[in-house]
Amino acid sequence: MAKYILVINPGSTSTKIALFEEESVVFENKISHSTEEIHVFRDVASQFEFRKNLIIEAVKENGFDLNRLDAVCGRGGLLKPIEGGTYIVNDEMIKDLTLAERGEHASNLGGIIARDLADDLNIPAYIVDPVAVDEMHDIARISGMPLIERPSLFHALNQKAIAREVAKDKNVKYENLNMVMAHLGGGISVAAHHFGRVVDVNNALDGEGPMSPERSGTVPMGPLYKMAFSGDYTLDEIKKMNYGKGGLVAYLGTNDAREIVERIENGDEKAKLYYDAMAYQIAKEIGAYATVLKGKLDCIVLTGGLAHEKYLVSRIKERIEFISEVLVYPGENELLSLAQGALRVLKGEEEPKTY
Ligand SMILES: Nc1ncnc2c1ncn2[C@@H]1O[C@H](COP(=O)(O)OP(=O)(O)OP(=O)(O)O)[C@@H](O)[C@H]1O
Ligand SMILES: CCCC(=O)O
Repeated sequence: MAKYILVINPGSTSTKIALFEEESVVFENKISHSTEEIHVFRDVASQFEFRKNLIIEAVKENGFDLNRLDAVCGRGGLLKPIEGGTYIVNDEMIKDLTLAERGEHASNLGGIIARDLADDLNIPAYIVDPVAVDEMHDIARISGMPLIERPSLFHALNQKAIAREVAKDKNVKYENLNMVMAHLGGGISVAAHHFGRVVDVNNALDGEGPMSPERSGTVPMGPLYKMAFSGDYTLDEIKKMNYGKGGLVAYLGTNDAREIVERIENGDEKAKLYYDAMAYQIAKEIGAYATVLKGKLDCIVLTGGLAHEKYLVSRIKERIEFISEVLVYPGENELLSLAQGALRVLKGEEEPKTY
């Protein structure tokens, strides 16, 4: 019997949902939330009822009876550090997602809403490869400041899904591959995948790694802490310079790569300098992560929305092709990745993990 799975991916400005019959989309909806709608809530967890009701409405509008579902699967959030895989949403997980002690992130709602809908239907709720997936080796955790440990926070859902796809295309097991993968989206994570585990990755959420369309990435620390204590900026203003209004947005006023490339084609030297700088930083980070694998790589993989953009890909490639074969898997399909994670468990191909 075909399995039906409702998947939920809450983002900062939208909630994406899809209904899958096995791996085929029955319907897909992007429910947008205006800033005014979101700003009335004091934190992410208190948006639960609001987003859940919109999801139920959307499912009904598509004429689907929720009672036909086999599982609900949400994008997992800022949980305690856990290894990759599909997890049953249990009480402990709900507690951590609600208290958000590791931080506020829209994806915290994925597990909370999935569990609530699934409980009413008496079916399982799962999350798959949350941003908190942590498979780092110990040496990578050392930052240089004893009070600060490097965490593992990255685009685990897409990185793991693409890693499995690369393995399938190469006809080998993910557990037998060594690769560096760069997820190039609004945020950027560059990771070393070593025999099925992400043993090191830049902290994509918190100012580490290359700049991205919306994030600053690593900046020199001296000027940063002088700025922080100058009294000229609030904490929130500085956070935004790092996350949301950093990177290309800060330099060029847009996070849209297509618009920037058009400007470059029209001779805009400033656009070229900052866009080339982003490519340079990405390539440099990939080079650094190749050393994590001692240069013994099966391939380098570029993925995420920016991997569609040919000028950027060629600027990155020219600096890294000497290291290994470069494969490009443009875009991301987080909704399908969630459905596949739930399906692997429903079909008994993988044991669900317990948080
Ligand atoms: N088809 C495309 N061609 C060129 N550029 C693209 C394409 N699709 C997306 N981009 C660019 O990729 C960047 C990231 O967009 P995307 O929508 O993938 O990010 P996101 O999903 O919001 O972020 P994240 O992947 O960090 O969650 C933007 O600069 C966007 O303009
Ligand atoms: C760190 C991965 C998720 C995000 O960029 O928000």
